[in-house]
Amino acid sequence: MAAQINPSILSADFARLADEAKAVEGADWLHVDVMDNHFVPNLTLGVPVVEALGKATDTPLDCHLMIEDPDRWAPQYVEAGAGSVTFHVEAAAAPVRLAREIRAKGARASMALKPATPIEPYEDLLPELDMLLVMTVEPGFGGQAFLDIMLPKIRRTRELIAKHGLELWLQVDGGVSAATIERCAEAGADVFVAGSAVYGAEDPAKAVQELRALAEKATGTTGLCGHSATGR
Ligand SMILES: O=C(CO)[C@@H](O)[C@H](O)COP(=O)(O)O
Ligand SMILES: [Fe+2]
Repeated sequence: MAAQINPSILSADFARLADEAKAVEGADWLHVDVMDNHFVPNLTLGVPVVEALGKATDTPLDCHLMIEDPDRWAPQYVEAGAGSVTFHVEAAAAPVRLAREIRAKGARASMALKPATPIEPYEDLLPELDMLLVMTVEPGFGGQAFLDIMLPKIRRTRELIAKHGLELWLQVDGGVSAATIERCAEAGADVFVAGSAVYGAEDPAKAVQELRALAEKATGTTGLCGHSATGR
């Protein structure tokens, strides 16, 4: 499928969120980092802001929950209008039940792995998911350096997705830029979160197009991974 670019609102001007969302309207999704100051040492925004953002843009919201107790809170982000909700497996008490609940409420269900969390123990969960997020920095802050030691995990995850014949999107998040996106795409990622590389650019919309072109060039063209861009 075509590479998807999801600008992270974390790197935007929080005093002008609606305008910042509109500034990237050619993007596939708007990535919204929810942090609770417990699961990660940073505090950002919650359900009311997600609800307001959803009204401010036509771009669907990709909510990345870096919070404790996602089993309790994630469904509220679906109700607030998120089209995709990602919970961290390290924080979830019952990931299968949670993924099913997110799907049942009408959003795409996604699970994230911190850099030290391997994919192998979760192979059997993959059919329950619409997207798997491999973090390429420690979660908590934008603007960190890309961890290229995560590339083998991206490759292994793509192999497992292919082994099970799944239509699962593979997202990377953290330090994704013009300097790193091609390596991620070659390793098998097809959804790319970019915060500072988009909002730090003079023209954020142009940065989205440039990142997408680089990712697609790296994989030759669209559809090489053998999966399609079917949404839910
Ligand atoms: O989830 C996170 C950080 O925890 C990310 O979504 C960052 O917001 C990405 O920012 P850049 O690394 O692209 O600047
Ligand atoms: Fe994120």
